[in-house]
Amino acid sequence: MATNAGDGNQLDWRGEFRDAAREALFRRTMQAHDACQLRHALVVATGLFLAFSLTDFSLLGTSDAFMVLLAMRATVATSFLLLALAVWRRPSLAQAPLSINLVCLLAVSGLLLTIPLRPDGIMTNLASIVAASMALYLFIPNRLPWMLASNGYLIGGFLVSVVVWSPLPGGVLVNSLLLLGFVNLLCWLTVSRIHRLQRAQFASLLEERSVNRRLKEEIGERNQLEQRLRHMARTDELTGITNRRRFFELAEQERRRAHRDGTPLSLCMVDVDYFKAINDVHGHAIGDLALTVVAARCQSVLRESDIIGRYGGEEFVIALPLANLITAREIAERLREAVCRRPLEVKGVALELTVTVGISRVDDGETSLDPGLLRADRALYAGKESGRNCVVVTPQGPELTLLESVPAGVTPGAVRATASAAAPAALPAGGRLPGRC
Ligand SMILES: Nc1nc2c(ncn2[C@@H]2O[C@H](COP(=O)(O)OP(=O)(O)OP(=O)(O)O)[C@@H](O)[C@H]2O)c(=O)[nH]1
Repeated sequence: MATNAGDGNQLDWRGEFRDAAREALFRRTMQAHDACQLRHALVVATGLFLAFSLTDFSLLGTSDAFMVLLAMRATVATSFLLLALAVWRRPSLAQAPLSINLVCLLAVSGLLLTIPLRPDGIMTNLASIVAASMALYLFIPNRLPWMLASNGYLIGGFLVSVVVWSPLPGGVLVNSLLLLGFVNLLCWLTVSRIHRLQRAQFASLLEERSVNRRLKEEIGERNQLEQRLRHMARTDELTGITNRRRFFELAEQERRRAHRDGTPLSLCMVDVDYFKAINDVHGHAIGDLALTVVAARCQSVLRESDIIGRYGGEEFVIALPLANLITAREIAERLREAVCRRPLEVKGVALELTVTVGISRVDDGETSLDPGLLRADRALYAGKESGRNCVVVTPQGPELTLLESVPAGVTPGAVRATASAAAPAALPAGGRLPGRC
């Protein structure tokens, strides 16, 4: 007879898992519980066994029979206590059939010994056998076949003792056997039911754990995916820097902060020079590599608080919080130099990389980045017009005078100041001064 106590958790006639590994896991899980139950049962049984020596004495006095029974009770009680102690030290003994069943055998034999030695009536004997039978089923954590064996020995021993030492009328004997049979059947069914319920509970616990584990894994995977998606939504796939959308989010925050605190915020538009030629001559893959290198070199000269993003194509945009035009121009010049300082060596070709940078400052009264970007873009255009590989500033307000007073020689030949953002054509008539690396 096999029953199913849940998904794939087949039980055998003993109420144990058919799957040996699962049964072993169940027993390991139950070990502490079984050890505790066995210790308590042994201590209670010790007390009871010893307490009955009082009735032995009242029935037998200090006769030889009393002494034999006293020795038997002392032996059984000692074996109980020794086993309880051993289980306390080593809980795994609570599931070792040998130690438990040896002690049960001793206790049952002791109990059977009372039948010939005490002049009890059949009812007293029967009551003690029934109580012992129930205890063997319900209080000793044992496996079902061992429970059946112990009880078989108990009933058989009772039958032999009664027949040999205190013959009973046939009806009473049959009645006693029927009662014992009924008690055994009832206890067997009860134990079987308990075993099945415990295992069904254990199976659902395992199921719950595995569902929880799967759920945790799924949550972990989803979190990773979410992080990846968030990263992808913010990052330019090719260069690894912030993409245009994220740049605008971050730069807009900086614009609001600058407006609130009355601090400067400058913008740079950076464009790779003659990039189409790189693509055309060396192919798109090398063009992509060149963009990645330019982005990395630009980033290498910026502070952590600066924001660089890919504006599109071969154009980058930078927001420089707390930088006025003079500082922005210095940073841009460092950036320009960092890009062109050494050629990009690829497939035996040395690729000269240069950028042109247009700079503007966000005005206090401006409520978006667009006007500033437009001015930076115009400055960039002016730089392209004047020969590329240079930094062009769109001076505004009080910095106009200051910038004009700083000679171009500060950053030799590379830095320009346009007279007006709206009129890049109005560059100083001196013409372009090529940037140097
Ligand atoms: N390899 C590569 N090329 C790109 C990418 N995005 C845009 N481009 C190319 O970049 C080139 C830009 O060319 P132009 O706008 O003419 O600019 P330029 O050649 O750099 O000339 P100037 O800016 O005037 O110096 C075009 O050929 C685009 O196809 C990209 O992600 N990878």
